[in-house]
Amino acid sequence: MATMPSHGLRHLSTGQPSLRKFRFSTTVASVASSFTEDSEQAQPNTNNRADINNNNNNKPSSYFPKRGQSLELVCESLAFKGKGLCKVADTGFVVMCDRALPGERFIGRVTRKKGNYAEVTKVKTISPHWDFVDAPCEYASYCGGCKTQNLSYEAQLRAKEQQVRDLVIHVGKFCHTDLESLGIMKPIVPCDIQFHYRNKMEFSFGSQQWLPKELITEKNDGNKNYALGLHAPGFFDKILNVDKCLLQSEPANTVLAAIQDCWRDEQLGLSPYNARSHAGFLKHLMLRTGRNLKTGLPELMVNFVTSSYEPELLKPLVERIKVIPEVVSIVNNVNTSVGNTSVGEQEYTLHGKSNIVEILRGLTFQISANSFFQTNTYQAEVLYKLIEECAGLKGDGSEIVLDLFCGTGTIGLTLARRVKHIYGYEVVAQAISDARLNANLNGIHNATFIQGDLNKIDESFGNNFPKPDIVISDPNRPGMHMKLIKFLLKLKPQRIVYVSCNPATCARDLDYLCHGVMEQNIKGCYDLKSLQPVDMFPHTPHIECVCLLELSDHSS
Ligand SMILES: C[S@@+](CC[C@H](N)C(=O)[O-])C[C@H]1O[C@@H](n2cnc3c(N)ncnc32)[C@H](O)[C@@H]1O
Repeated sequence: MATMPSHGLRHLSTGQPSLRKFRFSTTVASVASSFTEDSEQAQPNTNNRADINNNNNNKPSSYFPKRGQSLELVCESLAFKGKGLCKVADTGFVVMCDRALPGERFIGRVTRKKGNYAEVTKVKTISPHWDFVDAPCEYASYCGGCKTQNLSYEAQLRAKEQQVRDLVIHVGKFCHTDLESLGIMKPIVPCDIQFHYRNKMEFSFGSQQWLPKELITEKNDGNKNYALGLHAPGFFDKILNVDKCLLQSEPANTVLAAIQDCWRDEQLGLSPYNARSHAGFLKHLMLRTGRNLKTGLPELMVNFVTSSYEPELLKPLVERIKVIPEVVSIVNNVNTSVGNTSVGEQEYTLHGKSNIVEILRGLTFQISANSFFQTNTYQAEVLYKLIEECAGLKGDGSEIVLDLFCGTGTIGLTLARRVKHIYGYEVVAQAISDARLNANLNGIHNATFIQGDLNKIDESFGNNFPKPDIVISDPNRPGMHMKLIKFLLKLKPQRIVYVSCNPATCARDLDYLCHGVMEQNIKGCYDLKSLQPVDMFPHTPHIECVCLLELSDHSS
């Protein structure tokens, strides 16, 4: 499976309150609203003013470019998934282009029509973007992971902050003046470490190597049926072969290079898994970096995901990498399904330990091959500190905290020593076991972790825990289900700390909690006190936000 988490509004799934369709005044908002509609819109217009081949006049309101049409465009800003947002000259019509960066003038070809905007691919740059820097990674211009490596880091931060601001104004319906004058909107927190920050990378083995057209003759090493690397953007079966990734730790790159150096040797009889025919042995290589508790130095877990259990076949690879000093754990997840997931039905330890550990906010967390852990440990410290500040705990051990979407319990556990009790809810059973294990590991006895689907809560939800003083909610990309929004509006905890990895669904949920849900005659009862974007993943489009909501004075 591809390694980089892909964020975006595409993940607004059914059952979630969808982004409502407003007539937004800005382009960001108009595109945000249309991510819920996948239908193609309006008949393509053949007479397009911006068409570089056909410059006839056209009414802006009925304008829609044709598929295959070429347009001369200037990228205005970065929007969802780091796509460049452009407007077609004279019409205001919005097009989105992957890898177009602010200020760049280019020729784009229309590939897809989506709702009220179109997607284009870049054919040729006419003049480059502002804030250009050389990308240190050789794959940066075509790997799906780092899309903005050649935009200066300051410009990346500006673009992310602006995206959050636009969404909270146009989707969340908060007033721009209030956000600024009341100091609600905080400047984005940069990540001090901009490379080698990921503690987990998942590479895929594949039988089809992918290269961008322009590099096929230059780079092809004749081994195009054997690839180990990242999924080519948009392909489930084609792999961009990579020898190193600048987002993972140095020892992880040493392991990747050692495996790349030997796994193709025909004598070893190793075959990459073919995602189409479902034949082949090696599926994924997952590298996780933790820490040695005594020395503080990095320790590595190497996880081979294979389609069957054949330890003899893996032995030469194990022998090769177990001598790398940082490698303390080599495991094999056996996944016999035709799907592309890396979680095995069976896990075997081939060398050393079956897990590694990491320290976060002074606590020790045990990480196994498939357990969830924040992927940027350094910035998770920063994020969790902000969460703790927002929670505003009295520290006298009197408060109850409800930790929704708790994963392996990390947020709740880092707060546990200052509160009366933590109640954590999470859908993944394994994560709940890990959370309980982590509580024991750290001698924490005032935390209860419960497995449950927060999209399926009923009237009885809330009977199993006392009324919380503070709720932490850290949902995944689709945000909170309407059932959970209604529950919180009825429960009325004094304070909600909303942690989000998708600013669009975050803006929507803030709107519901603060302004209510008009269509359902539900009143909001919270004030947004602060909205803090945090950059957890430099060079990628992902944005984290920590929001503080307090019960309004007029809420009763
Ligand atoms: C962004 S992660 C947050 C994890 C944790 N708070 C942390 O900081 O490590 C979101 C978590 O929500 C869980 N989740 C997703 N959908 C859920 C649902 N419907 N009900 C309960 N938990 C869910 C995921 O399994 C994941 O662990």
